[in-house]
Amino acid sequence: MILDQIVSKKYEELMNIKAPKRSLYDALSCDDISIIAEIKRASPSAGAIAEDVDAANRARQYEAGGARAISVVTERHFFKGDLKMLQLAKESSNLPILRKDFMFDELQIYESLFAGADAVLFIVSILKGNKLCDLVKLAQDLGMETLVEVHDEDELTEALKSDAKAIGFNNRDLKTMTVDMGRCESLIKAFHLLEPGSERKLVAESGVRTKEDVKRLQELGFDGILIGETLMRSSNPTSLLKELLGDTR
Ligand SMILES: O=P(O)(O)OC[C@@H](O)[C@@H](O)c1c[nH]c2ccccc12
Repeated sequence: MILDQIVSKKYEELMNIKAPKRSLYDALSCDDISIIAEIKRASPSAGAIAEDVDAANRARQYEAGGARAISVVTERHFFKGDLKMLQLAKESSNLPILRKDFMFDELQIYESLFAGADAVLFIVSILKGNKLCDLVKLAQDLGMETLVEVHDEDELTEALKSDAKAIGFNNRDLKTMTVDMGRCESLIKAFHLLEPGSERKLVAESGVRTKEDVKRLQELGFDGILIGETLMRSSNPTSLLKELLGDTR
């Protein structure tokens, strides 16, 4: 498609001017566990969390605390987010930026690229059939990386049909909104059976509160952990991140 060619050319131009590519995959390839720190104003499960958050400052605080990537929830309706937050986080930090939204259309991928996203999230439960594979491919052709989120083994099987370099296991049940850390445990076992010796990186998502949680997920073999609410409720996320990472480095 000609539009893809124009946009990826534009991307190359942009990348030549800007600093080297920020890679989520590299951020997840360290020897110890990496935290992807999330900026979000609100959520369906918690309601308002920090509606007046200064995304630029948060991004700097997360980087200072040792986060290796930043996730920005840009979804408007349930999470009160916008793309401006993503742009601010990108400008004020050196970390790779993951865009989190309900992504189901090609246009959203182009929009993410132009807003400065280094990676985009896809949620298997809202993407039917070949759509997931097509969107993952488009994002990767345009130079972005992808994280594909699953909640159960059926969704995991779907995710593995795509070329995504990272898979996220969400501990939150989207119907009841409750969090069960046991989900990550059983899904990581299933993953190793389905794809032994895989090169993909694995991320545990949602409900992480304590350094014991971090340690446990590291022991289970996760490359990264995505932490939102716990960090957003803190007035000093830099020291909280250092504390959460304390026993792992
Ligand atoms: O705030 P928590 O419990 O740390 O969770 C973070 C993250 O996993 C969660 O925000 C999330 C997971 N998948 C999503 C998809 C869209 C928006 C948000 C999300």
